[in-house]
Amino acid sequence: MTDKQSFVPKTFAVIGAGPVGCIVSAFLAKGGHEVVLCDVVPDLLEPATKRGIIIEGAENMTQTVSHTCTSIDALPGYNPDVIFVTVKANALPLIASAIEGFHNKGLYVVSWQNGIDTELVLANSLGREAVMRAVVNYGCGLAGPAHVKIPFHHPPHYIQELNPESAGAARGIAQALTDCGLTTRHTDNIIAMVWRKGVLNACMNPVCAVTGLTMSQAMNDPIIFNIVDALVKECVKVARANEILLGWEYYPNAIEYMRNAGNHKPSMLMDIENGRRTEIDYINGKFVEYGRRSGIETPYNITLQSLVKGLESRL
Ligand SMILES: NC(=O)C1=CN([C@@H]2O[C@H](COP(=O)(O)OP(=O)(O)OC[C@H]3O[C@@H](n4cnc5c(N)ncnc54)[C@H](OP(=O)(O)O)[C@@H]3O)[C@@H](O)[C@H]2O)C=CC1
Ligand SMILES: CC(C)(CO)C(=O)C(=O)O
Repeated sequence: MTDKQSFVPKTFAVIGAGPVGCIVSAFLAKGGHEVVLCDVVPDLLEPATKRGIIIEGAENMTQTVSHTCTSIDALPGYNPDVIFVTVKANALPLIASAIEGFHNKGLYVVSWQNGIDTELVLANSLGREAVMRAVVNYGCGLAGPAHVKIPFHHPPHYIQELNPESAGAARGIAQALTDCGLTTRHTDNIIAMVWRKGVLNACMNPVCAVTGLTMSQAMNDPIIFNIVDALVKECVKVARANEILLGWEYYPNAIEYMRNAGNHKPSMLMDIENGRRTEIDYINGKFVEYGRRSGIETPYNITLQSLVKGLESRL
């Protein structure tokens, strides 16, 4: 491996031109990096190299990227130093095996996603040395192709390598993102951070997906709030039983975060509205799985997972 303490990535690939991928792409390109944005839906990509990606809300910019492509198989042609994976977690096994087709030593792959254990799916195919896990702290949605609304942005974002050998590379990626305005910190505690975000997703995403409510509507409805509250408590129990340290102040902070998210539609609600499968198995499904392993009952998570699966069965 090269000297990873001085890893300075220059060329980035971003897989997924949804709102999350568009934001990373636009920031990296604004910072002067070569960026290739990849999505299976050509219409989503069209404006990215011409008009530019528009971001509006907590951040505001219009920024073109260097290239786009509609297949992961085309990515080696751009020789990326780092690939950001910004697709829904349920697409990961396919993505991992597509990257495996051309992956070589020194190419890093970042799971810039929600969900518990997403990094392990990538590492199963690519090896732990290549994979980084991130926690993303913004909320966003597409207003149109390459047109993103970002109602809230709470930097920093966090990143950590899976193999300590790659710590320098993870620091280099964090620095590149920070220099572009997407402030990202290297951490030694990513699993706890993933779970902290995972609890918020387990509460908001399925509840809003099932009810059609935005985050603030759900939090302000006393009946729905009771379900959210029970979910937070159940998820915290599962985390504790699995020795994941969420922190002393976790419960009030989580409630405050959800209350302050405004009229954001969580990504799972957008999936249901757009007739797409969701990442429920990597969110509530993981609390059910880890609950079973540690003898904690998870009736709220099981119910929400089943209801979302019921909605998916109509697709
Ligand atoms: N939206 C939000 O506010 C936030 C989302 N996140 C997380 O970030 C991740 C991405 O979210 P988001 O941007 O909303 O996701 P989207 O589903 O909106 O965007 C992902 C895009 O990737 C495409 N895609 C799927 N498979 C492939 C493939 N094999 N090759 C190329 N493109 C592919 C999808 O196409 P298709 O739809 O046809 O499958 C879709 O256009 C998720 O894990 C989400 O939970 C994190 C923080 C906030
Ligand atoms: C709801 C939110 C913004 C954070 O909980 C999110 O991560 C999502 O929409 O998937």
